[in-house]
Amino acid sequence: MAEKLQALKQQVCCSIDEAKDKLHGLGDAIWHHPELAYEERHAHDTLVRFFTQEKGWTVEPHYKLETAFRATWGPVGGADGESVVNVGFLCEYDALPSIGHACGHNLIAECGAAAALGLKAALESEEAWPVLIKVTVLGTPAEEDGGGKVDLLQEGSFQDLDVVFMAHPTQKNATYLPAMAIHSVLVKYHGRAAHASAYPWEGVNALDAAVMAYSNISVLRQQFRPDWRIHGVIKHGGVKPNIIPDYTELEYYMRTASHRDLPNITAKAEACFHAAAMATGCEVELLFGKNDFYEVLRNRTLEDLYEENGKALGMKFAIDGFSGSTDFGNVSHAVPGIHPYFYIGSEALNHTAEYTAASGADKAQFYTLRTAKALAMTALDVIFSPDVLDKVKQEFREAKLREEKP
Ligand SMILES: NCCCC[C@H](NC(=O)CCCN)C(=O)O
Repeated sequence: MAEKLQALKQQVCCSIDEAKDKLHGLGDAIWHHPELAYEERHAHDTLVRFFTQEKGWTVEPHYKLETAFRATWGPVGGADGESVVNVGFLCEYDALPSIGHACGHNLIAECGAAAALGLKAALESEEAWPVLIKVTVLGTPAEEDGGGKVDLLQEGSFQDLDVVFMAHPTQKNATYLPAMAIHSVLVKYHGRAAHASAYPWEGVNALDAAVMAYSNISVLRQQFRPDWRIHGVIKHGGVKPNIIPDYTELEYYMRTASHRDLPNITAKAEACFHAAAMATGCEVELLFGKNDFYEVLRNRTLEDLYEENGKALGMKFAIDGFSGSTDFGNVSHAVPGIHPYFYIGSEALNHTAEYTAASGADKAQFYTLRTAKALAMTALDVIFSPDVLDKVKQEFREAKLREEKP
């Protein structure tokens, strides 16, 4: 049995290596055409074309969202009437404003597609499987803003998946990094314009409100728990020194280790925004982000299998580190899954121009496809032995129960 599984894993690796040029082409096409959240039309079309040209996939463009897609293969193996084991791989492909693919989501898309292709090839190489198997690729837009996965969860798109995989580029390989829960808010101050020299007393200064809000939050931060974060930018601060700004806009992200603390941090931040409005006489409007993201619910069974597979491919794993947030967090509360991180051959930091260059560099290819191999090999572990899937599901149920306790 063990030898057979090993041979299948070998097949995963060979198939991904054989497809490496077209996979590189896929990631490259997305990198060269960075698009913002919910606007990833080129990336969507590129991925839809890719899976349409591959044999055997049923492709649904614009799946529930304009720039989402679903590609499915199977079910194969097993006997009719048996329940299906549906393995999901996720592709992200949105970029950041001004700096392009500075978070390497082009590589996430490539990695998800490569893992799906590798797994399918291994499954095709074998006729008899103990269960019916299906492979699903979901193209999930808008991770950097909005949360396409949360939209798709609400649409029921994850309901039939048994296990779900994706991987995110960063400075090291890690089976897990503590992604934080996040809530975002757009703060708008409305004041009154006036000539800043001739009759400033007629004005109500919306920039003063923005600056006070920024300072209030900075003072508040000192009292935060070590695992809370709050950070913001002034997106609109006025237009000319001699016009008292009648409108300003800030955007803030509030993060906590658990989504249960988001209302707490939010209430404190809101008090800061309202205080600035009261002090300056401005009106304040608070517009909350479309979806809160949850922290990632771990599945150590899957993490351990992934690490074992990664090590067999030569990966070295870090055991700690930091991360931002991800809408995969919400997915992990609905379906067992993993969201490991991978090194791409560069020490550059995410969300910088240097990282954009690193995620488009040829050097990133080896690491991206190695990660895809490890994901597909882990999927094989789950498919190959019903006991493993039972263990994954049992751990998920227990984690949910612990998490739901008051
Ligand atoms: N609504 C804001 C979402 C921000 C998400 C963003 N994600 C990343 O940087 C990807 C890192 C993966 N953990 C963030 O700022 O955390």
